[in-house]
Amino acid sequence: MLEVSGITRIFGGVTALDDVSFTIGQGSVTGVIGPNGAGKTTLFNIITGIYSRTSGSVKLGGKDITGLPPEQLARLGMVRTFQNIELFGAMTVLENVMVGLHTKSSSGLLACSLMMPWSIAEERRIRKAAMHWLEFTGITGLADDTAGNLSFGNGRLLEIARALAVEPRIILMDEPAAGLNSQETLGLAQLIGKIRGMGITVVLVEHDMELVMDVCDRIVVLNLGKKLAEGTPREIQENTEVIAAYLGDG
Ligand SMILES: Nc1ncnc2c1ncn2[C@@H]1O[C@H](COP(=O)(O)OP(=O)(O)OP(=O)(O)O)[C@@H](O)[C@H]1O
Repeated sequence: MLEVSGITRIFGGVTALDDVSFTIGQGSVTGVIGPNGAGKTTLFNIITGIYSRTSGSVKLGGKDITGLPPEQLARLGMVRTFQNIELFGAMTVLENVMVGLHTKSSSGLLACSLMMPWSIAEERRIRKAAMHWLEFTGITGLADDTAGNLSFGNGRLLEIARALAVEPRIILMDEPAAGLNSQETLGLAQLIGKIRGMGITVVLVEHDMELVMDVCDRIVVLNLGKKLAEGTPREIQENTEVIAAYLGDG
């Protein structure tokens, strides 16, 4: 469902990505791993329309999406989360999810905030949908808390809830376990399983190898901007080149 073909990105004199190609199957969980500076975040930024590529293409469900901006990608069913959590800190947890839903609603944010009669039912529907995603990610009890006061782990869950509210076909997560304690990481693994259970394709850049090996069906390994290997967790763990370049470090 996601086809990355020959992606190259040169920043000044630095080749961050060099002819990287792989395909991701519908409903699968894929990990993108590799040492610092391998090009993982650059790859995510190109797929999700934040950076342009020097050459190559990206297709989603057979449609060429190369270079489309994030809002358009969200409408096509692709969302992402960031390494540094990006939330509306002054809003409540519930409002953070509702904002994402308002962008899809027919009434729009202005009509809803003015409490126009036709928008009241819509507002109720959006509130209910947002509560569903808080429940799905296990943070219903925090609905009325200010997002800026959340712990790092709960902030991450909120970011995932907000992305899921768009009802994506594919979600890309950039280092979702970074900054989480081991209990929170276990919870994240379960949540990724639940997301996959809904038929949503998951792609994650991640350094936590236990999590990657646990949740991924397939792994793509990048090193110095090139694809070094691709395969099942077991194949990757046994690949001598991968061990030498990355896994061997500890
Ligand atoms: N905006 C930029 N301008 C110039 N060089 C960049 C830019 N973004 C990334 N690079 C370079 O591209 C290479 C790949 O970086 P990237 O952040 O994609 O690696 P990464 O695999 O995500 O690393 P990490 O695991 O540390 O997050 C690095 O050499 C980096 O310095």
